[in-house]
Amino acid sequence: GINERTFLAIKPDGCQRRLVGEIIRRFERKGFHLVAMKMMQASETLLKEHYLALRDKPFYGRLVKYMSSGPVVAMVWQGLNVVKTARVMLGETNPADSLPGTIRGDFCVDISRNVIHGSDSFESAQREISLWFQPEELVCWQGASESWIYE
Ligand SMILES: Nc1ncnc2c1ncn2[C@@H]1O[C@H](COP(=O)(O)OP(=O)(O)OP(=O)(O)O)[C@@H](O)[C@H]1O
Repeated sequence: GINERTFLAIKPDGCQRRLVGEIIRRFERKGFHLVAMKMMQASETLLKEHYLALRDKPFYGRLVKYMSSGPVVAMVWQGLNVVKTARVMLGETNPADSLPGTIRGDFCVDISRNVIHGSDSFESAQREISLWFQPEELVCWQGASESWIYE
């Protein structure tokens, strides 16, 4: 939709490698609106809930441990078709399948150190935003003045 929102999180490897500015820059230049952001140490409780759908995977325990091993930058971005477009900008889950020009295609090689998370559907985005943020942490971006993006 026109003003849909997605949840992105720069993972501990992305933060450690100083990729935060580069990643924000890509989404800003694309034309999306940053409506919430915080650097935080995510708890295992939060991460287990976040990755609930993967709880039967053999890498689940390692994934949760890794994601809680250092700070992450949690963000909400808003704009036209942002859920799908952000996934395209991220690349594939496995960096080896990610084209150059995507974040994972440009900045990583290892599936368990793939720099960034992005919601995979509108429903996941809504679930993840409410899991990671309080409603009052999101600013209200007024989509009515869409024209300034392209000036
Ligand atoms: N085979 C694997 N081995 C190790 N880690 C994996 C593997 N598959 C997935 N992961 C990790 O689990 C995360 C979530 O996996 P999922 O299948 O939901 O992929 P995704 O939706 O592309 O990733 P994300 O949710 O981080 O955007 C991946 O980003 C990756 O870090």
